[in-house]
Amino acid sequence: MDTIFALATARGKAGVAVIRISGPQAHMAAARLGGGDLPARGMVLRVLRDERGAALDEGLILTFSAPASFTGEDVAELQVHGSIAGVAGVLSALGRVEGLRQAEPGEFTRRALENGKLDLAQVEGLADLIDAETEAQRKQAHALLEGALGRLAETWRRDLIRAAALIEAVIDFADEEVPTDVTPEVRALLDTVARDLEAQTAGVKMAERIREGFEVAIVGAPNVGKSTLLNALAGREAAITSDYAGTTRDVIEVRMDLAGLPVTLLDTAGLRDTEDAVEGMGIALARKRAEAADLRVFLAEAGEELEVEFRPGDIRARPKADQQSDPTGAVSGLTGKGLDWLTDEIGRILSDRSASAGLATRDRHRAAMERALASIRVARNILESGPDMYDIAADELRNAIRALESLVGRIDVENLLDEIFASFCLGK
Ligand SMILES: Nc1nc2c(c(=O)[nH]1)N(C=O)[C@@H](CNc1ccc(C(=O)N[C@@H](CCC(=O)O)C(=O)O)cc1)CN2
Ligand SMILES: Nc1nc2c(ncn2[C@@H]2O[C@H](COP(=O)(O)OP(=O)(O)OP(=O)(O)O)[C@@H](O)[C@H]2O)c(=O)[nH]1
Ligand SMILES: [Mg+2]
Repeated sequence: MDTIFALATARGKAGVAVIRISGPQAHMAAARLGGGDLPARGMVLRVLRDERGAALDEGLILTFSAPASFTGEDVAELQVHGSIAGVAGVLSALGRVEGLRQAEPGEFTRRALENGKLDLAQVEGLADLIDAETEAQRKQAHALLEGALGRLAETWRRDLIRAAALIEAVIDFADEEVPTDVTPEVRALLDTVARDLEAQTAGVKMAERIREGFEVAIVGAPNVGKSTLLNALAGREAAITSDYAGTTRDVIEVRMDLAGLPVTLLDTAGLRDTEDAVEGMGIALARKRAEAADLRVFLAEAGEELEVEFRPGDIRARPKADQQSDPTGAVSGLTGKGLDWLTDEIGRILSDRSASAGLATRDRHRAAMERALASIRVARNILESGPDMYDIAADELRNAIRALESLVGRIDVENLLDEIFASFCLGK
């Protein structure tokens, strides 16, 4: 097994930088730079030197011994000053130690997976945690990293193994008097697992929204103040505004943290009939993006009709609150009036919806759970038609068990790994 190393912290100037080394030669390499023996597990402060004895930096050396480390291998960490030249010097000295090579992106985590330190769902949770920008994303990623989905899959798997064993016992006793009727217990086991799987499958869509972000589109007639509102919510001049009706043509996207939820706010072209071909293209795009968004904010008067459908859960805010004789339900990007109400309202609606998010967060999870569910349903039907086809029911349950094993990466995932780890940072 190669010994790998990489900078684990972000590149560039920083207070401290962490260089991670993992593999059989990790302690030897760290001891080589750190000038002498290291504890099997612990931390020491050392001057780090290159092979000619020239000082590179002073740093802390952490050692972990296999299997009690993040990767499950021997690990050493060099915690050095976060200097661009200092880090480059240490990395190049490590590169000259025989048996060491630079790690590929995600390679430390891949080793943790291979050594059984993390299951595949936890690896996905770790990737999500590193990508998390908002509180909701952090919580969701943490639940996955902490192993919640794997534990759930394990309880389903145990129940299905028991159900399959009960059915197989009936098959084995086919010619004899069957001691007890197992169908009530099998039925109960399958129904419980199926119910859980249905709930988790239904929650994937919302969990995906949390992971990827919600789209909220601002729509309305030209000149009502959509772009001004977007800028006010974003806290910067993301879009051009002017008193010329038809200023915005492209869709302007601003990513923000709204009440802990990841939201991409879309500013769109004002909706009206127009002779102007370019404005018309902008309006067509506005309608398309608004229809596809998770939520629409109609900057429009009560009862005002627009060429985009107002759906249940959408928000209506009346424009230019400062110019309204009755400012009820009105907002103003110019004066800031009503902005707290609007952001609270968006946050409330999206939080309500995200409450249905489950532990499963990806299409891959949904596909595996749906495969398991389909097999369980077939087995469940066979159960009602008598023992003649119990061997098929048992086969279906084994398929369901395999689908759950692929969920956590016990089987069938070799071809997925390259894709999953390609999105990892170097040093993770
Ligand atoms: N400096 C440093 N900080 C870090 C990490 C790291 O690798 N290095 N982590 C990396 O992502 C995270 C912490 N995750 C870790 C997970 C497991 C082990 C570990 O050594 N596990 C052993 C021993 C457990 C124990 O002593 O209780 C084990 O699981 O057997 C270390 C870090 C975040 N902070
Ligand atoms: N009094 C007042 N004027 C506003 C308010 N919001 C925007 N305006 C002004 O109204 C004009 C149009 O604002 P925009 O934000 O460009 O309007 P828009 O809805 O994006 O317009 P289009 O991009 O053309 O569809 C500008 O002159 C703004 O300064 C407001 O709340 N009160
Ligand atoms: Mg505009």
